[in-house]
Amino acid sequence: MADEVAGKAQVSSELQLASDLADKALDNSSNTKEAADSLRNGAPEDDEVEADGEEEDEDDEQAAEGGAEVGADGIAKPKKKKKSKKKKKKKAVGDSDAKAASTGTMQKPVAVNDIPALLQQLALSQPKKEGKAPEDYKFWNTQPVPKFKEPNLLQTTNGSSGEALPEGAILPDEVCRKAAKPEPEQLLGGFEWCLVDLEDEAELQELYEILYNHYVEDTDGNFRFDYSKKFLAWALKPPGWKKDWHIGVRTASTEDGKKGKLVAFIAGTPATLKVRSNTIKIVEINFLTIHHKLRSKRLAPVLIKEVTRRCYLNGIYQALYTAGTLLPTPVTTSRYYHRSLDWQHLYKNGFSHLPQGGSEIRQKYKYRLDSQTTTKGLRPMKKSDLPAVKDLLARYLERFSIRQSFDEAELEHWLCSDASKDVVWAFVVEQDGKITDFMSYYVLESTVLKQASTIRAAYLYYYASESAFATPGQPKPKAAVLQSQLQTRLQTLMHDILILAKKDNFHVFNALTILDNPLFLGENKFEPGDGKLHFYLFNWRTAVVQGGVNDRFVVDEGKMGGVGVVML
Ligand SMILES: CCCCCCCCCCCCCC(=O)SCCNC(=O)CCNC(=O)[C@H](O)C(C)(C)COP(=O)(O)OP(=O)(O)OC[C@H]1O[C@@H](n2cnc3c(N)ncnc32)[C@H](O)[C@@H]1OP(=O)(O)O
Repeated sequence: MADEVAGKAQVSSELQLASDLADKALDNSSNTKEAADSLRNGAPEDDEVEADGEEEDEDDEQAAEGGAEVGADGIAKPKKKKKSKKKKKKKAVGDSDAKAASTGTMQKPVAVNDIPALLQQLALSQPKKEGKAPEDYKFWNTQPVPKFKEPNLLQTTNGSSGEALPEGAILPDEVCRKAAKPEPEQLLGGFEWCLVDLEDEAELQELYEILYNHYVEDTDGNFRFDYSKKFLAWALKPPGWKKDWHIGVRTASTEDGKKGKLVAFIAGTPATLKVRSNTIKIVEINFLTIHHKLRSKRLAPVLIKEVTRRCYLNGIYQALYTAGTLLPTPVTTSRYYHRSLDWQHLYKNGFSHLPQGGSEIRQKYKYRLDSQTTTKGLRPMKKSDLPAVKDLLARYLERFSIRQSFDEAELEHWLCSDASKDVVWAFVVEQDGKITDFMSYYVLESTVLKQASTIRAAYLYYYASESAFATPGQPKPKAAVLQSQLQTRLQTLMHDILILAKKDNFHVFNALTILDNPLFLGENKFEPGDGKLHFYLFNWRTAVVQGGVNDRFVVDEGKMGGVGVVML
């Protein structure tokens, strides 16, 4: 099938090159002090900035005097001569930094008899160049991440290469420790660092608002993630969480001591990651966001360096993060698939399309679901299931090259705590007193930007099944037999989870091509979406892993076994 995104990525990468040139000029003319003043004074359009960023221009055009500027590495440098304002307009295009565009639409379907459209999609399905030229990653080229096309990255898990760089840390711990300065990164004039106190309702609300107004959008600017306050408190406060890693940037406080406006954010949460045979204490980085008016001013590198500094100071030298944007260098890439639960709602809101020659009735019929689940022993998970679920999940995830390791307290937090209530739905299958299967999903709404509407999406979270394993005491079946047994089981379980989500008024059920998802996506009528998700490791080199898709970016059962970690 075609990959619409690949085509768009190509266009935006060309525009990106043009806008990068404009950026260079802009960097010289940015008046951050005025931007800060404008933001602090609550410019009226502040929370109504259009997805295309157009409203940024007027404000930015007023930029004139003073303020520092930052280089590609985010280091503040003395201000240079200002340049023409006109160039700025170019940047808004192709600025979409969508994490995964999982907020995005389903790929437009094409009728079989529509030959030109089919040919067009076929052309789009050929891999296209994404991102920009390697040398243009001015910041990332200074960071301890693998370069594009390093010998080790060309290997598959089974591949061998005499030149392969060794698996492991890129920078030794000692080097990181010494690199961590005691004082924070230098910020642009008119702004200051803050910690966002998620225990404080007002600050949680501020975080909610900046994300609601400025976080990830799909490539067309039609949808934006709407992470609820409850979700944020859950996602950002797992056991061992650190306030020190909830980093914000505010406009400078006023003379009367009033707090400035929150204009940027980045968060880290602690986790234990297993990469092949290594177990690493890491930080998961998420929720990087910058107010639309402060985009393209090299603030992201400053935020990233600041969170890195704070992690190094805490003895954490590796990180895991995901993004829709291509950076050096993904350890894998996966794709979003969507299963309509309320097709009519998705269609009305521009998320789903009517296939050529199709009818609304036929579409609704296609996605109808039974009202009752069929799996015997399926019930909501209870706290008392935790030891069994922990054991099952740990064995299940061991089958993947990159997987998260949970202790019981972490699993309780993520699956059945006060924090997870109304955010996560977790179920088990109990047969003869034994937990044989477990599955879960979380809620994440998206704002429909042009229609004042919302899409209530369920995202597949962790799951596990005894069907992946041989029956104890019996001869071990061949791998293909085990996979087929697992496939049958997962198809039924996922059919049931769709029924449960539908009953809970979700409009769509989303899943990536990670875990064992390729085994059931097609059978359960998931359709490919526009969004892709790149997985990255910071300061850790390992050979690329499978992302569940083939060279044409289509879900593929032969490409599983790579990713066993779900990022929020
Ligand atoms: C050991 C501890 C380590 C901890 C750190 C681990 C690393 C964590 C890394 C962060 C993981 C975050 C995970 C998530 O949360 S992914 C979600 C990202 N957020 C959004 O998409 C929300 C909407 N977009 C925005 O708010 C802005 O566009 C962002 C903030 C994304 C960029 O702001 P802006 O558009 O104003 O750009 P700039 O002028 O300041 O800076 C330009 C530089 O930034 C590089 N860039 C662009 N997008 C991303 C991105 N998503 N990850 C990493 N880098 C990114 C870009 O290639 C360029 O560098 P280079 O090309 O010149 O080299």
